[in-house]
Amino acid sequence: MTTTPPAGAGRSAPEPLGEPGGGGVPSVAGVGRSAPESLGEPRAGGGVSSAAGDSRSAPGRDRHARLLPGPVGRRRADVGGAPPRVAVVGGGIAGVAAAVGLAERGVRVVLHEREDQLGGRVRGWETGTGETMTRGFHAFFRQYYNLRALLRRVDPDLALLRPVADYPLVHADGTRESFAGLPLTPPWNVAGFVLRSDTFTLRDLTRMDTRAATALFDVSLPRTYAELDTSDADAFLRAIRFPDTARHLAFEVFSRSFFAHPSALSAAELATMFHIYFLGSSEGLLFDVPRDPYPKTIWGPLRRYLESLGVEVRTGSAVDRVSRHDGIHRVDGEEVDGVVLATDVRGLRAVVAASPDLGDPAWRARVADLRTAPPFLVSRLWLDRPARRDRPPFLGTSGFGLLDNISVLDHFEDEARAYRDRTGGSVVELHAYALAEGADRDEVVAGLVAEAETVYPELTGARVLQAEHVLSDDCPLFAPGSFTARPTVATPDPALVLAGDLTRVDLPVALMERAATTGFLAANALLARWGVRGHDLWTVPNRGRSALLRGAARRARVAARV
Ligand SMILES: Cc1cc2nc3c(=O)[nH]c(=O)nc-3n(C[C@H](O)[C@H](O)[C@H](O)COP(=O)(O)OP(=O)(O)OC[C@H]3O[C@@H](n4cnc5c(N)ncnc54)[C@H](O)[C@@H]3O)c2cc1C
Repeated sequence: MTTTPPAGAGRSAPEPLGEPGGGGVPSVAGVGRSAPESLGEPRAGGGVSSAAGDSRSAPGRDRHARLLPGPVGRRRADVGGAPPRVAVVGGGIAGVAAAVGLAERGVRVVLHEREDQLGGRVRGWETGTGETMTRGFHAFFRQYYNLRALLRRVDPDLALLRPVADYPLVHADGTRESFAGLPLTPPWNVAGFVLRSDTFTLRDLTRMDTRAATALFDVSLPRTYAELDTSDADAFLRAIRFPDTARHLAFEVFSRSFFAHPSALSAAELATMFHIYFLGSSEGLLFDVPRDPYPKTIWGPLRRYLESLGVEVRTGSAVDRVSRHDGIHRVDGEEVDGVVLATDVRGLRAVVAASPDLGDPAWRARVADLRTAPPFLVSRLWLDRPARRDRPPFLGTSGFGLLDNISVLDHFEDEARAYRDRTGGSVVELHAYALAEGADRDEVVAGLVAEAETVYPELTGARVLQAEHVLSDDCPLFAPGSFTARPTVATPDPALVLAGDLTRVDLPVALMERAATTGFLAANALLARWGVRGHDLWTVPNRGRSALLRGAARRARVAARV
């Protein structure tokens, strides 16, 4: 691929694109338990119950999905007196979920977002040529029950999402894996994978330390963190003699999706991820993607929804500090009854450091200790040449110096497809995670492009008509040993709650789903305080699915202690 000055690629009306061919209740501190009440949440097959809610049927295809009832209380906060006022700081998934959860119960909310757009790490913006740049490809898994419930507020049938037909992984040495066509339900999905896999054979299985490996089949939070958090993902996989080829392919792809090398990632986080996406859920490993850029499909509609609920959405509004005197909180000089801090790691550390009246010393130290993962680069390239039509929407890569994945946007996004139809080109996005501190952007881009050309040779020599890059380091690091100290939704101050994917929550949720779940949990915590009913949530089961394997894991734990 060769770069030429940006071309003004005007936008034409998008045409519809066919589906691509190609255990017990958790201890979530500060969150009240309750009797049943249901919100208009997700249901299998695109159904949705009313916002008032009369159904608690499973949110997806997994009958074992776990309901977490919201706190009980009166229906709304704004009957019989002035409603409480809440400042939500941060307008990513977590902050928007919190604002929605509060405003739907009549709370008066001001949502402060530092950037000009909502969405945080899933936001996007117009580039000046008619094309949209976003923070990068995101996979919307079917077990993201609470995120999907948020999206259903503006799109009850989730028509904004389209399924990807496959999600292949390829290693630089040529080995490949694919997740298409596997049974959906554990353990058959694992059996199907092993029987078909080139990188994980039945012989490999017999060589593994199956006793230690049973930990993967009996994930339950927070116990799994207590057992595995001190180990790193790489060491854990070596200890259980996980086959090298599979470790280098599948696990490296997954752990780098947390923006860290496996040696810098907690083994507990890896085991939890394995549970959420594979062993603990029967929603399958395939995912959906938005049909059009995030501002159009997600953030525009959600902003309008928030405003229809009376939320004051202030974008371009960074909050520097939160003051607290005589029990009264002020944000931006305005008195509020509750505060949700739903920022990223740096935002939270900065706000707390500048707000000496918040929390207590131990909590402030836990916030100060939060770390970000190494930098990553997202490069989106508008090319003058198409990618082969059989290229998957998303390909995970491993064993390359830089390249972690390639997506071909015109194979799933309407806006990119319109670009392709207009120009005969393609829109390709390359990601590189866990970069060295201070990595030079242009050097990384050049390296990424060269690697991408070896994977998709038809792009060699293509001219880059427009390029947009995001080099950032705003993802939380889930380092070994960091779980216990991670701040929770509840804080020492009952009027102050946290949300976001940086937050400790003793539930099997990760990344975007952790953001959405903690956002609703933060709203629930404040609603419970005011005696107002909260929102039901769902997660994948918080235990291994097979009684046999759970028993084996328990015996292995006992033996390890002896
Ligand atoms: C390249 C990339 C790919 C990813 N792919 C996936 C994927 O495939 N699947 C998946 O599940 N997850 C994925 N993720 C992770 C996902 O994006 C995050 O888990 C999720 O978006 C976090 O949401 P959040 O609301 O917790 O935080 P954020 O999105 O970071 O939102 C925090 C917001 O707070 C704002 N803020 C900070 N400080 C202040 C302040 N002082 N005042 C006001 N506002 C402030 C920020 O501007 C930001 O908008 C990916 C992330 C990246 C970067």
